[in-house]
Amino acid sequence: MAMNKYMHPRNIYKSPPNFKQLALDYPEFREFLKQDITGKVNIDFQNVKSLRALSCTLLKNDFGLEVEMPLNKLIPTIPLRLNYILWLEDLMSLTGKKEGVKGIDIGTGASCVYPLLAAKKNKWSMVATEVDKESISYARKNIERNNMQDLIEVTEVDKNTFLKIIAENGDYDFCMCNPPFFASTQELGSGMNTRNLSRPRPKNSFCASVNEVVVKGGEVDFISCLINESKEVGEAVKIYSTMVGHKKYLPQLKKLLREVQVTSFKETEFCQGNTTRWGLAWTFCQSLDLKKCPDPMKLVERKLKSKDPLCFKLPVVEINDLHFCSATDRLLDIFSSLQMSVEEVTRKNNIRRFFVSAFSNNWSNQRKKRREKNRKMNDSLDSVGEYSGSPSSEEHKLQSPRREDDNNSIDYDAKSPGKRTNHDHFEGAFIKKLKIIDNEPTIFFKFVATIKYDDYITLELDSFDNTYNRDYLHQILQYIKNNFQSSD
Ligand SMILES: C[S@@+](CC[C@H](N)C(=O)[O-])C[C@H]1O[C@@H](n2cnc3c(N)ncnc32)[C@H](O)[C@@H]1O
Repeated sequence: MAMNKYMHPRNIYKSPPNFKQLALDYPEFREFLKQDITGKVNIDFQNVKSLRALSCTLLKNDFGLEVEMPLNKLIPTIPLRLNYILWLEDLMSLTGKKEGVKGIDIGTGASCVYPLLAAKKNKWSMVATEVDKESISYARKNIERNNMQDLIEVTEVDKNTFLKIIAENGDYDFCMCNPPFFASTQELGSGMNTRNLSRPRPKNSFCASVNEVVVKGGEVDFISCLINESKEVGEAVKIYSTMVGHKKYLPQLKKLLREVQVTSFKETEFCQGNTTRWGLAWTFCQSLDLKKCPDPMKLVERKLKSKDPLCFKLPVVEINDLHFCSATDRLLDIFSSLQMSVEEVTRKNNIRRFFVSAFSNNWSNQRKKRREKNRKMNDSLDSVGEYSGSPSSEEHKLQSPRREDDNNSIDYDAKSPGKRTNHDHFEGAFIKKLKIIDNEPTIFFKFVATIKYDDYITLELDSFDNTYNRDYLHQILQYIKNNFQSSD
């Protein structure tokens, strides 16, 4: 989940779900897990059934919700859906209303995921609209399955209606919408089957029916109609909101908001995995200033500042494509020599990003480790010598570590004795013990390595999520600095 650090600060999925534990607790989920050669347990993101199993299991485990999702309809990604609900919570805090909150979900889908989350998490009562009969039937069953008929009601609407018919008879605190994003199947296809081969393949399988994601005029027309209707509905809904799938449409949507004279509006970003969506909210209430809503992204960015990535300008002869490629290869060799596993997550002309997993601390104290190994080797040779005579000095020389290696090794004893902690040793030893018991590698430390090429060729090392260990990042970077120019 590349962008997890940019998730809403209250999103429980900032730390990736523990698939192993979920497999133990939910046998129906277990069958969708697979283990790679490093022992890492994951699900097949290309398989729709696996994605459905993951979404259903997270809803059950984290929210106590039982949800049935047909395979021919959209399978909601729960961390992304939760980001939207959390943002609505932030927006609602501006109204000061804590109880009896009423919302509308436009286009609820078969899962009815937003109303179920909103009702379960916050006891908000929700009216869910939908045009698709099959989805309506599933949505109603999902509400019954969770005994939420008191809080959620599904209403069938005409496809040319957005919220007028619902909202003009009531008084609502908010409305939300995840609109169909695409104007045509071709547009949908171009997003899925990119012709740019340098882009990584989408990690997730695509699972939705065309009607759910394609609409005449695409999301921009859909949201424009919603904005125009909201003008007519006015203050009957306090805060209007929608998700926006493509950033390029934000300027024209914001222009329309100004034209219909909203009193204030606010935008945000929803990040999950490699996916970013945008949120747009507006109001006609004079008493509300949506600009005052705390921006989750700003909060996250502020927190991250003290933890900016570590940067290193790579010593290359020239700044060009060829040296960018060979620098990347050299870096991958170094990771491989440290027995780290590498997963490429971004590949563009001038940027490549990798998730790197280390299974033990192989990067620090190289010199000390070699000295110890050497001492052990000498001890054993000495003892062999008691029976068969000492090895010749020539043999000794051959078995001694090569001196030039030392130039490439990092010596924390000499350079920064205070940096290495007992904790490091203990953690390493503990992991090793676990590895023996489980007989499978356990990730000791995971980080993100980004190699960029603009005026310079630069390496950035960053923590993966909140398992932040700045010391390890510094040590790994130092190891890379020491070894980058060596081709051993
Ligand atoms: C992208 S899906 C979102 C489904 C669900 N809310 C989710 O986030 O997983 C859009 C949904 O809007 C529905 N829809 C399309 N036009 C609509 C309209 N005018 N009113 C209500 N729902 C509509 C589609 O049938 C589809 O289920």
